[in-house]
Amino acid sequence: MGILDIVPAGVLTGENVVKLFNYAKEHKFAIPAINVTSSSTANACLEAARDIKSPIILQVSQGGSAYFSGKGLANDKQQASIAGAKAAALHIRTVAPMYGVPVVLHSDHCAEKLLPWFDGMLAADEAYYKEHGEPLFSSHMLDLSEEPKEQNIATCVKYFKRMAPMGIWLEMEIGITGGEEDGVDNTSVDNSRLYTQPEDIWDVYRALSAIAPHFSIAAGFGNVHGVYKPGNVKLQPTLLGKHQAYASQQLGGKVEKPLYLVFHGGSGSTKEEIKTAVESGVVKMNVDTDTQWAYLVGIRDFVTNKSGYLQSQVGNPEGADKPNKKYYDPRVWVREGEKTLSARVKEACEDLGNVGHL
Ligand SMILES: O=C(CO)COP(=O)(O)O
Ligand SMILES: O=C[C@H](O)COP(=O)(O)O
Ligand SMILES: [Zn+2]
Ligand SMILES: [Zn+2]
Repeated sequence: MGILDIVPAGVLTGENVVKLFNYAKEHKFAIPAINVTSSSTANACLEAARDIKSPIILQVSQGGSAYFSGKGLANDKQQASIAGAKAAALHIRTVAPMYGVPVVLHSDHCAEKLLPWFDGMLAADEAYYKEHGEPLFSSHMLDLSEEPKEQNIATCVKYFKRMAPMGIWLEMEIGITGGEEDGVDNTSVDNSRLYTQPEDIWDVYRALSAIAPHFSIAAGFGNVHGVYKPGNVKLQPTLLGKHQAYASQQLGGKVEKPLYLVFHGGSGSTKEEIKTAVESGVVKMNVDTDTQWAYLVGIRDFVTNKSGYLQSQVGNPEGADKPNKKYYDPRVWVREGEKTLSARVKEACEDLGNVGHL
């Protein structure tokens, strides 16, 4: 039985998201979540997923959402980020069914100071729910990991109570992802805070499972946003297995891996680290930096290789009167970035065992 036997193609919500993640858990694979910033990057990810018959997660960060609506817009009240998140969602909802793959539509990290962005997206979910009987987004992430644990959990509980009736999945973070996110610089954070303790995970599980079962936890296991010199990042994905074992034991041992775990900072990880994380019950791995790089590479190579055709509108190595329109049309050079991005998304799917499951 393939995934399309249990959920439809297009954006999934409610029980269908649960079914997808349960399928991934059962079949021991994880789904990459790629940060998208435009229709071009979103389409390239959908194309990759279609080509290798895989479900995919597309996510927008607060900054990515603002970019989606346009960097020229004011964003002092998160208005551009709210509008951009809606625009991304509506674009993806419109085209995803045509690619024939199930899609989880997600919003990435939201720190305390960005809650007005979250509120705006939730209002959009509620409006969409009224009209269509399902929320606009499949899931949202809250990231109060900078705050004291009690405040982190209490804020998640408050929002999850509002999300649960619409069947919206919640991803929360406990323990810190190093590096940088949403303009928050965690590069010099104390190392111990990068490794979440099983007891903390259990506190989250207890509080959220009392509301609904559809939530996931981004736990710190040394993971870091961005790509750095080899050796700088010490990932310990086996810690994730310990979290599963601890939660399982607390629940009386009936379920082997009760947690849905999320791997942030997927870029720059080794194939082995990714494999261990998946074996430990990770169902989602975020990739941004490596796909940003991949998008550039295709464009960079095109501009380098076709340099002689890109110096003026008319005139190239084939003749002084030859027009260059077919080289500088953005559909030509941006497309080259889409191809290399798409290839990197396929690689992430392969690393996670997410190939041919439809
Ligand atoms: O975790 C991420 C987005 O939330 C992505 O991290 P990387 O940029 O390190 O892949
Ligand atoms: O959190 C990390 C993601 O890579 C999003 O990054 P961003 O805030 O630069 O869009
Ligand atoms: Zn964080
Ligand atoms: Zn992240």
